[in-house]
Amino acid sequence: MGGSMKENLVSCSIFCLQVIWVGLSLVICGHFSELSSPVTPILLWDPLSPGIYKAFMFGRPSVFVTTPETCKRVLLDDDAFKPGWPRSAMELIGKKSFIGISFEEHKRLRRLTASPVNGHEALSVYLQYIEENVVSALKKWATMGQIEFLTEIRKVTFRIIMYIFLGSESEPVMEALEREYTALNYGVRAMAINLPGFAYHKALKARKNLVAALQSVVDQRRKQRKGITLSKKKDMMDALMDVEDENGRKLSDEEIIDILLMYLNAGHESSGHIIMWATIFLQEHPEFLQKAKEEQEEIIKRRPPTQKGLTLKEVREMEYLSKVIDETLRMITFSLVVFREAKSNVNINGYIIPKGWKVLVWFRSVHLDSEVYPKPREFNPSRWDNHTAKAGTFLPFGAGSRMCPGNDLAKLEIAIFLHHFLLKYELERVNPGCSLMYLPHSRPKDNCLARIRKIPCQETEVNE
Ligand code: HEM
Repeated sequence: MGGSMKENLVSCSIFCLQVIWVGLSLVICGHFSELSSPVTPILLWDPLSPGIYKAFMFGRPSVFVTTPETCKRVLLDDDAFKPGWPRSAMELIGKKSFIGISFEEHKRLRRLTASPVNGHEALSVYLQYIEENVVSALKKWATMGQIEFLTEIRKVTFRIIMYIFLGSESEPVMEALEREYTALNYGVRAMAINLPGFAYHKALKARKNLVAALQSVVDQRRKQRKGITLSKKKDMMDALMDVEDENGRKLSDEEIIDILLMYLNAGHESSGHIIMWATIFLQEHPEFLQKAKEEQEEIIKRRPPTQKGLTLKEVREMEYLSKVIDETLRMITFSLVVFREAKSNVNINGYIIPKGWKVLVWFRSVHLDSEVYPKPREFNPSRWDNHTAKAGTFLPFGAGSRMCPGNDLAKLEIAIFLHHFLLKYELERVNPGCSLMYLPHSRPKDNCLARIRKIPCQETEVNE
């Protein structure tokens, strides 16, 4: 009974999404990049076997997988599946980004680019920079009156990812670039209507501007490197310029730019949204906020008086905060779906997914499954007290060879922000009941218009 209700809910939400998508696709089929494929009968939705649904999307028959087992199966099987993003999204993210290159090329470039943002040593390098930026942003916001919290926090996460990948840029340049990314992201999940006024059209323009900006950074760096032996520490740009394949071929500007464009995007939107949601959830639940705050105060009390700022060890000791972060990641499921394509006919749960079909891995239904997470729509960090997530049931960062390489960095940024927020500040939303937007990502319509206030009379003084 519970199972069939759940199936109905999933079918229903897929159906609604499809009605919107298919309806619009038909109206603008000339502009929807993949509707040029042979006309296939449009099937609105069709449950095939538990957790597998068939639909017609992006001009192709598509399959949704919605259970931990089926999602895990698709994500872990690189022999059977490859990335399958709609062509319109690929135009925006980049044909030479990770979603457009060959399996081998992906493996090589992923190894090169993921190591600088993973592991103890790499994260220790960035901790201080992240903390300084968080502390100064909170101080500034507290003097600013009403702010769009999401817009502001995105600027901070963007500055951090720019620093990691490119060294720093001036504030106005960074703000301009971040605005272009906002437009780009609206387009990635919008209908591909390339007409003035439509999100996709604006996103194509934003991509052009971003490519031009990154091209000038590449040009400048190539000039700087000419004839100079680098004594300064190599950043990601240097690493991408130096890397060679087994035949000694270096990356072209186009390849470097698409990889940077993808990383700078993936590396700030997501953490910005999750920081906003974790702050909102805590502020809405005083009991959880109090518990999280006490843990942070304990950390400060234990700290030697000479120590300034957080250490990685302290961040790793934030047990309760880590549950708050996991619960936010679960509730929000920032990447609600990722796209794959069947490389050959694949049998899943007795159903054959034919070669060439799109497969949509629907994380959201996994995270809101009441059999795995009782009362799934309630924010409750304590649910993680005795819960060990079984394989496939917790996928905020995906799984397999394409699992998010920035997961540790993202969690570090979120923890550092919440640490300083909890110790000294509070959030007062202007429209607490504001309705939500779901595309491109879940957020309050007003971008969380709020005041950040400094709490008076703090017992615990933090050395900054
Ligand atoms: C809360 C924050 C984040 C969330 C929820 C998140 C989520 C995800 C998910 C679900 C994927 C898997 C996509 C797939 O399977 O096709 C992914 C991939 C990726 N993420 Fe993140 N991410 C976050 C933060 C970051 C950060 C900080 C970075 C930058 C360092 C980053 C860079 C990437 C890249 C480059 C990929 C593509 C990986 C590949 O195809 O091999 N992400 N992310």
